[in-house]
Amino acid sequence: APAAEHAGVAGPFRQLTELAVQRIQLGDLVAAAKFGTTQPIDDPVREKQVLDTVAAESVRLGMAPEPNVRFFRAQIEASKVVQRGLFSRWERDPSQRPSRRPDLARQVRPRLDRLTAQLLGELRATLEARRPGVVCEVRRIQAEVTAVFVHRLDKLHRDAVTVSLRPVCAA
Ligand SMILES: C=C(O[C@@H]1C=C(C(=O)O)C=C[C@H]1O)C(=O)O
Repeated sequence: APAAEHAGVAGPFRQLTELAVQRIQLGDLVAAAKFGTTQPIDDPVREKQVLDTVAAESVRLGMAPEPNVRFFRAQIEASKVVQRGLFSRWERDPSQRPSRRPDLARQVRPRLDRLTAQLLGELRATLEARRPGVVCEVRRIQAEVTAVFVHRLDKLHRDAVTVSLRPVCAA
Protein backbone atom coordinates (compact mmCIF):
# COMPACT_ATOMS: atom_id res chain seq x y z
CA ALA A 1 0.00 0.00 0.00
CA PRO A 2 2.60 2.60 -1.04
CA ALA A 3 0.26 5.60 -1.30
CA ALA A 4 -1.34 4.96 2.06
CA GLU A 5 2.01 4.27 3.70
CA HIS A 6 3.37 7.51 2.41
CA ALA A 7 0.40 9.45 3.69
CA GLY A 8 0.88 7.76 7.08
CA VAL A 9 -2.81 6.93 7.39
CA ALA A 10 -2.55 3.16 7.16
CA GLY A 11 -2.75 2.60 10.92
CA PRO A 12 -2.28 -0.56 12.96
CA PHE A 13 -4.51 -2.77 10.79
CA ARG A 14 -2.75 -2.28 7.47
CA GLN A 15 -1.19 -5.77 7.39
CA LEU A 16 -4.24 -7.51 8.87
CA THR A 17 -6.43 -5.84 6.25
CA GLU A 18 -3.95 -6.67 3.48
CA LEU A 19 -4.11 -10.37 4.45
CA ALA A 20 -7.92 -10.30 4.63
CA VAL A 21 -7.99 -8.78 1.12
CA GLN A 22 -5.61 -11.48 -0.14
CA ARG A 23 -7.92 -14.13 1.31
CA ILE A 24 -10.90 -12.50 -0.39
CA GLN A 25 -9.02 -12.38 -3.70
CA LEU A 26 -8.32 -16.11 -3.34
CA GLY A 27 -12.11 -16.45 -3.33
CA ASP A 28 -11.93 -15.70 -7.07
CA LEU A 29 -9.71 -18.77 -7.52
CA VAL A 30 -11.95 -20.87 -5.28
CA ALA A 31 -14.94 -19.86 -7.41
CA ALA A 32 -13.04 -20.67 -10.61
CA ALA A 33 -12.12 -24.08 -9.16
CA LYS A 34 -15.74 -24.89 -8.30
CA PHE A 35 -17.70 -23.30 -11.15
CA GLY A 36 -19.06 -25.88 -13.55
CA THR A 37 -18.27 -28.75 -11.17
CA THR A 38 -20.33 -30.53 -8.51
CA GLN A 39 -18.15 -28.98 -5.77
CA PRO A 40 -20.51 -26.76 -3.71
CA ILE A 41 -19.67 -23.25 -2.50
CA ASP A 42 -20.50 -24.31 1.07
CA ASP A 43 -18.24 -27.07 2.37
CA PRO A 44 -18.99 -27.53 6.09
CA VAL A 45 -16.35 -30.27 6.50
CA ARG A 46 -13.58 -28.01 5.18
CA GLU A 47 -14.90 -25.08 7.24
CA LYS A 48 -14.69 -27.19 10.39
CA GLN A 49 -11.11 -28.14 9.53
CA VAL A 50 -10.20 -24.47 9.09
CA LEU A 51 -11.87 -23.43 12.36
CA ASP A 52 -10.44 -26.37 14.34
CA THR A 53 -6.96 -25.40 13.13
CA VAL A 54 -7.59 -21.79 14.13
CA ALA A 55 -8.69 -22.85 17.63
CA ALA A 56 -5.71 -25.18 18.14
CA GLU A 57 -3.17 -22.70 16.78
CA SER A 58 -4.65 -19.91 18.90
CA VAL A 59 -4.08 -21.93 22.05
CA ARG A 60 -0.55 -22.76 20.90
CA LEU A 61 0.08 -19.02 20.41
CA GLY A 62 -1.30 -18.24 23.87
CA MET A 63 -4.48 -16.56 22.63
CA ALA A 64 -8.14 -17.10 23.49
CA PRO A 65 -9.54 -19.28 20.69
CA GLU A 66 -13.14 -17.93 20.59
CA PRO A 67 -12.50 -14.43 19.22
CA ASN A 68 -10.16 -15.86 16.59
CA VAL A 69 -12.72 -18.48 15.55
CA ARG A 70 -15.31 -15.68 15.24
CA PHE A 71 -12.85 -13.68 13.12
CA PHE A 72 -12.31 -16.64 10.79
CA ARG A 73 -16.05 -17.33 10.51
CA ALA A 74 -16.21 -13.86 9.00
CA GLN A 75 -13.30 -14.61 6.64
CA ILE A 76 -15.12 -17.74 5.45
CA GLU A 77 -18.38 -15.81 5.00
CA ALA A 78 -16.48 -13.15 3.01
CA SER A 79 -15.07 -15.83 0.71
CA LYS A 80 -18.57 -17.19 0.12
CA VAL A 81 -19.89 -13.69 -0.64
CA VAL A 82 -17.28 -13.52 -3.42
CA GLN A 83 -17.98 -17.05 -4.65
CA ARG A 84 -21.77 -16.52 -4.79
CA GLY A 85 -21.34 -13.16 -6.50
CA LEU A 86 -18.97 -14.55 -9.14
CA PHE A 87 -21.16 -17.60 -9.78
CA SER A 88 -24.17 -15.40 -10.52
CA ARG A 89 -22.02 -13.04 -12.63
CA TRP A 90 -20.71 -16.00 -14.67
CA GLU A 91 -24.18 -17.50 -15.01
CA ARG A 92 -25.49 -14.20 -16.36
CA ASP A 93 -22.52 -13.48 -18.63
CA PRO A 94 -20.68 -16.53 -20.02
CA SER A 95 -18.05 -14.27 -21.63
CA GLN A 96 -16.71 -13.49 -18.12
CA ARG A 97 -16.30 -17.13 -17.16
CA PRO A 98 -12.76 -18.15 -16.15
CA SER A 99 -10.79 -19.89 -18.88
CA ARG A 100 -8.85 -22.13 -16.50
CA ARG A 101 -10.01 -24.23 -13.56
CA PRO A 102 -7.45 -24.33 -10.73
CA ASP A 103 -7.23 -27.43 -8.54
CA LEU A 104 -8.93 -26.54 -5.25
CA ALA A 105 -7.16 -29.09 -3.03
CA ARG A 106 -3.72 -28.89 -4.61
CA GLN A 107 -3.46 -25.24 -5.60
CA VAL A 108 -5.95 -23.05 -3.74
CA ARG A 109 -6.49 -24.50 -0.26
CA PRO A 110 -2.73 -24.65 0.50
CA ARG A 111 -2.61 -20.89 -0.16
CA LEU A 112 -5.60 -20.37 2.14
CA ASP A 113 -3.80 -22.39 4.81
CA ARG A 114 -0.70 -20.19 4.56
CA LEU A 115 -2.91 -17.12 4.94
CA THR A 116 -4.52 -18.64 8.03
CA ALA A 117 -1.13 -18.83 9.73
CA GLN A 118 -0.23 -15.28 8.68
CA LEU A 119 -3.60 -13.91 9.79
CA LEU A 120 -3.22 -15.56 13.20
CA GLY A 121 0.18 -13.94 13.61
CA GLU A 122 -1.32 -10.58 12.75
CA LEU A 123 -4.28 -11.11 15.10
CA ARG A 124 -1.74 -11.64 17.85
CA ALA A 125 0.35 -8.62 16.85
CA THR A 126 -2.76 -6.40 16.97
CA LEU A 127 -4.34 -7.69 20.20
CA GLU A 128 -3.90 -4.39 22.04
CA ALA A 129 -5.07 -2.26 19.11
CA ARG A 130 -8.14 -4.47 18.70
CA ARG A 131 -9.53 -3.89 22.18
CA PRO A 132 -13.18 -2.98 21.62
CA GLY A 133 -13.96 0.71 21.47
CA VAL A 134 -14.42 3.69 19.26
CA VAL A 135 -10.67 4.11 18.61
CA CYS A 136 -10.49 0.60 17.20
CA GLU A 137 -13.65 1.08 15.13
CA VAL A 138 -12.33 4.28 13.55
CA ARG A 139 -9.04 2.60 12.66
CA ARG A 140 -10.86 -0.43 11.29
CA ILE A 141 -12.92 1.76 8.97
CA GLN A 142 -9.76 3.68 7.98
CA ALA A 143 -8.07 0.43 7.06
CA GLU A 144 -11.10 -0.68 5.06
CA VAL A 145 -11.33 2.56 3.09
CA THR A 146 -7.59 2.46 2.38
CA ALA A 147 -7.70 -1.15 1.16
CA VAL A 148 -10.67 -0.52 -1.12
CA PHE A 149 -8.81 2.43 -2.63
CA VAL A 150 -5.41 0.76 -2.97
CA HIS A 151 -6.79 -2.42 -4.52
CA ARG A 152 -9.50 -0.69 -6.62
CA LEU A 153 -12.04 -3.23 -5.43
CA ASP A 154 -15.39 -3.60 -7.19
CA LYS A 155 -18.70 -3.61 -5.30
CA LEU A 156 -18.68 -7.37 -4.76
CA HIS A 157 -15.18 -7.41 -3.27
CA ARG A 158 -15.85 -4.24 -1.22
CA ASP A 159 -18.86 -5.97 0.31
CA ALA A 160 -16.68 -8.98 1.10
CA VAL A 161 -14.05 -6.78 2.78
CA THR A 162 -16.76 -5.19 4.93
CA VAL A 163 -17.87 -8.65 6.05
CA SER A 164 -14.30 -9.78 6.72
CA LEU A 165 -13.32 -6.79 8.88
CA ARG A 166 -16.50 -6.57 10.96
CA PRO A 167 -15.07 -8.62 13.90
CA VAL A 168 -11.67 -6.86 14.05
CA CYS A 169 -12.40 -4.89 17.25
CA ALA A 170 -13.27 -7.88 19.38
CA ALA A 171 -9.98 -9.03 20.82
C1 LIG B 1 -12.95 -21.39 0.34
C2 LIG B 1 -13.79 -22.41 0.20
O1 LIG B 1 -15.20 -22.25 0.17
C3 LIG B 1 -15.94 -22.11 1.37
C4 LIG B 1 -15.21 -21.21 2.26
C5 LIG B 1 -14.21 -21.71 3.07
C6 LIG B 1 -13.13 -20.84 3.57
O2 LIG B 1 -13.21 -19.62 3.35
O3 LIG B 1 -12.13 -21.33 4.16
C7 LIG B 1 -14.20 -23.10 3.39
C8 LIG B 1 -15.11 -23.95 2.88
C9 LIG B 1 -16.21 -23.49 1.99
O4 LIG B 1 -17.41 -23.46 2.72
C10 LIG B 1 -13.31 -23.79 0.06
O5 LIG B 1 -14.13 -24.67 -0.24
O6 LIG B 1 -12.10 -24.02 0.24
